[in-house]
Amino acid sequence: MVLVDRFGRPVTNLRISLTNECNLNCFYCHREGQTLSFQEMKPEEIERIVRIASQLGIKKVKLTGGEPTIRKDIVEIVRRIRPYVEDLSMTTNGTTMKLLGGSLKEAGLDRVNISLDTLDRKKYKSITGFDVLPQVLEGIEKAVKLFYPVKLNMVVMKGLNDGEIWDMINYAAQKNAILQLIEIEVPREMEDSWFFKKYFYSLKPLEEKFEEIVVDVKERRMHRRKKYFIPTDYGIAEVEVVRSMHNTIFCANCTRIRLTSTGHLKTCLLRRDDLVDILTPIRNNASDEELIEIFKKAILMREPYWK
Ligand SMILES: Nc1nc2c(ncn2[C@@H]2O[C@H](COP(=O)(O)OP(=O)(O)OP(=O)(O)O)[C@@H](O)[C@H]2O)c(=O)[nH]1
Ligand SMILES: C[S@@+](CC[C@H](N)C(=O)[O-])C[C@H]1O[C@@H](n2cnc3c(N)ncnc32)[C@H](O)[C@@H]1O
Ligand code: SF4
Ligand code: SF4
Repeated sequence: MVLVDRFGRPVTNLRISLTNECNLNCFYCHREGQTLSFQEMKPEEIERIVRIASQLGIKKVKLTGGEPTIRKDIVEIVRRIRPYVEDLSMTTNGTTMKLLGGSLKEAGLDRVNISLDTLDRKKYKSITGFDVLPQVLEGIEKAVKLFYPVKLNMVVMKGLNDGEIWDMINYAAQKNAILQLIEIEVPREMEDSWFFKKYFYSLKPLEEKFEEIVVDVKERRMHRRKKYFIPTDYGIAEVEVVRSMHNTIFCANCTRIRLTSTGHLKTCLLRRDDLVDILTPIRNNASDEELIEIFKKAILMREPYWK
C-alpha cells in the first residue's frame, strides 16, 4: 500500500530531522524548513513513527538536521529504525564521518550524502564559519570506503564557488562519488533576502551545456531530477542537478513527507503553515490506529509549493 495525496503524488519517503542543532553555521542554511527546536524526539519515539510510516508504504528514510551525527544516540537511532526501512540514508556535513562512519555502517545505514561546497579551505571557512575542510575531506575518504553510493552536495553560489564546478566534477569522479549540484532555495518571502539576491545561481544554462557533452542522461522518479553522465579524465562522472526554485515539475513529483526534530509531521520544506504534531499523541499513549490517522491527515494537507 502507498498513500497518494490530493495531487496524485505517492508518498514513499520520510525525511527526518533528528536535531535542529549543528556544529557548523552555513550562512544559507534552511534547516529543512524548521524554525522551532524546543524539544527532540527520543530514539524509541523515532522508531515508532518509522514503523507506522512503513505500514503506510513509506520505505525510504533520510536522516538529516541540523547535523544528525551530533546526536549522542545517532548509532542507536540507525539501529532501531533499520528493520523498517528499505533505503536508509543520511545527509551530513561530514565532520564526524571519520569517527562514526564504521559504527553507522554496522548499525545498518545504507548510504550517505556529504555536503561539500568548495575545495578551498578559506572559502569553506567563510561559508560554514569553521576551518574544518581537512576533517571533512578525511570524512569523505572514509565514506567512500564504507558506503555506495556516496553523494557530494554542492550548493552553487554566484561569485563564491561557481568557478569550482568543474573541479568538483573531477573530484567526485576521482572519488567514485556522485556530485549533486544544488541551487540555493528559499521560500517566496525570502526571495528578497540579501543572500538570495547576491548568491542565487541558476543551473539551467549549465544543464544545457551538460546536454551537449554527456554520454547519457537519466531522470529520477523523485522530483524528476536529471542525472548527467559526463566524461572526465577520471572516468564518467555522475552529476545530479537539484533545481527546485519556481520549478513546477520538481514539486509535482515530490514524494516526501517530513518529520521535524520536535516531532511534527511537515508536508513541505518551504511552507510555514504545515505542522502536524505526532509526538504529543505518542507521549499520551495514542494507539497505532490513531497515529496512522495523523499521518493520513498530514498527507491530505500536502500540496506542491511551486505550481
Ligand atoms: N525544495 C526541495 N528541496 C529538496 C527536497 N529534498 C531535498 N531537497 C534539497 O536537495 C538537496 C539535496 O538534499 P539531500 O539531503 O542530499 O537529499 P536528496 O538528494 O534529496 O536525497 P537522495 O537523493 O535520496 O539522497 C538539498 O539542498 C535539499 O535542500 C524537497 O523535497 N524539496
Ligand atoms: C540542511 S542540511 C542538513 C544535513 C547536514 N547538516 C548537511 O549539511 O549535510 C541538508 C542539505 O541541505 C542543503 N541546504 C541547506 N540550506 C540550503 C539552501 N538554502 N538551499 C539549498 N540547499 C540547502 C545543505 O547544503 C545540505 O546538503
Ligand atoms: S552543516 Fe548542514 S545543517 Fe549545519 S549549517 Fe550547514 S547546511 Fe545547515
Ligand atoms: S512541494 Fe516542492 S518545495 Fe515542497 S517539499 Fe516538495 S519539492 Fe520541496
